[in-house]
Amino acid sequence: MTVLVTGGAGYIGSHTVLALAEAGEDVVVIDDLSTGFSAYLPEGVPLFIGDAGDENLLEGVIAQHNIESIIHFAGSVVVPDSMRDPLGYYRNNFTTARNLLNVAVKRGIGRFIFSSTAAVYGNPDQVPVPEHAPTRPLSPYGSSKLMTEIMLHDVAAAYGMQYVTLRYFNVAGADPQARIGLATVGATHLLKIAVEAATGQRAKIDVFGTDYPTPDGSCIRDFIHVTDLSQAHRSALAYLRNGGASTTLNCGYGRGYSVLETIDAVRRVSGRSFAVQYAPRRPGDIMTMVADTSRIRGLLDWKPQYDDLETIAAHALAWEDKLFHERHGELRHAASA
Ligand SMILES: NC(=O)c1ccc[n+]([C@@H]2O[C@H](COP(=O)([O-])OP(=O)(O)OC[C@H]3O[C@@H](n4cnc5c(N)ncnc54)[C@H](O)[C@@H]3O)[C@@H](O)[C@H]2O)c1
Ligand SMILES: O=c1ccn([C@@H]2O[C@H](COP(=O)(O)OP(=O)(O)O[C@H]3O[C@H](CO)[C@@H](O)[C@H](O)[C@H]3O)[C@@H](O)[C@H]2O)c(=O)[nH]1
Repeated sequence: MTVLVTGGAGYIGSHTVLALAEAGEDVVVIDDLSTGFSAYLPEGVPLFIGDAGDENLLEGVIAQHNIESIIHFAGSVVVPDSMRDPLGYYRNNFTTARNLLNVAVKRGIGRFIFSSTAAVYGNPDQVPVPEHAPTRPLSPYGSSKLMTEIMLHDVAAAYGMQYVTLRYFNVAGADPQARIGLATVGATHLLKIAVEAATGQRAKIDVFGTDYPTPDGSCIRDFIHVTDLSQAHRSALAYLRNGGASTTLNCGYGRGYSVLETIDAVRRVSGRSFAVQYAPRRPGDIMTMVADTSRIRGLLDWKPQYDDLETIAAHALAWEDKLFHERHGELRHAASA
């Protein structure tokens, strides 16, 4: 009984693969390494380098391994990029999932966990936002995820598949032991940029929009620690194995912090100061996004351990320090070779 993880060499995927492997699960990964890193997979986890929408590759992997469930992380993830390249986002998020589901149905794989996003809601009428809120994505990224959610629902109804769609809110932090973390070069996530500033890799951080009708004028987000999120995937898998009905679940803590509060948390835990510059609003940004978490807490056996902004910031910082020294060392090494 093996779990196929697509995008398992990426940020959230690698933390989930680690959680699964530590729990004694058999895991295989398909990843094209477009933004992932093979070095972040635990020893002994087979990696097939290729496209998660390549049906021949999928057939080959399934023929070699006894796959019972699929966790589908592979995709393109940057909201502003999706505004510039919508067709690329519809291909890599929607078409890839369509091909993967096609093979899953043909091979009778009956359990599927899908990485969706709070971006499907757009600007919510109600905060915290429940799963039944209207879906009005503001970006092709959000639309491509919503289209995939709808397809998964239809496929499950037609072929008897069980699924859990997880709508992640803002994923942040790193493995508490700093074994893995977010390593994408040019990442756009707020906490990543703040810890890059705190480690001296950036001269400043821009705050995109300080004129929103929020208490301090900046946007508000619900940050979830990546290790807690990885455990939510294990819990979702257990739920499906126990015969749980297909469902869609918000993944957050249900508490919002403003962009300015988040930057302050990084300043506090790092004890380092860095320049903060007020900048215009970023197109496509949602103002306030906080999860109603009652459904996930009610349905899954999931107990978050790192529900604290300073802990998230501290883990992100410890990982960034390690990554910076590794990369810096590599550069020095290359220069002297
Ligand atoms: N990071 C967040 O805050 C966040 C929030 C909501 C949803 N998500 C979703 O979670 C999933 C994982 O995101 P992440 O933050 O870990 O990003 P990531 O870029 O680190 O991970 C994506 C992984 O998928 C791989 N990949 C991309 N396209 C592929 C393809 N066609 N075939 C095979 N591999 C492919 C990449 O190489 C990478 O390893 C994505 O589906 C993303 O949309 C992320
Ligand atoms: O240098 C920066 C970077 C970000 N922000 C702001 O910080 C907030 C959060 O931005 P970011 O970290 O880029 O995340 P989101 O745009 O909220 O999107 C994330 O969260 C979504 C779910 O809510 C996921 O779907 C996306 O993949 C993921 O990137 C927004 O108001 C940004 O304008 C800044 O002010 N300065």
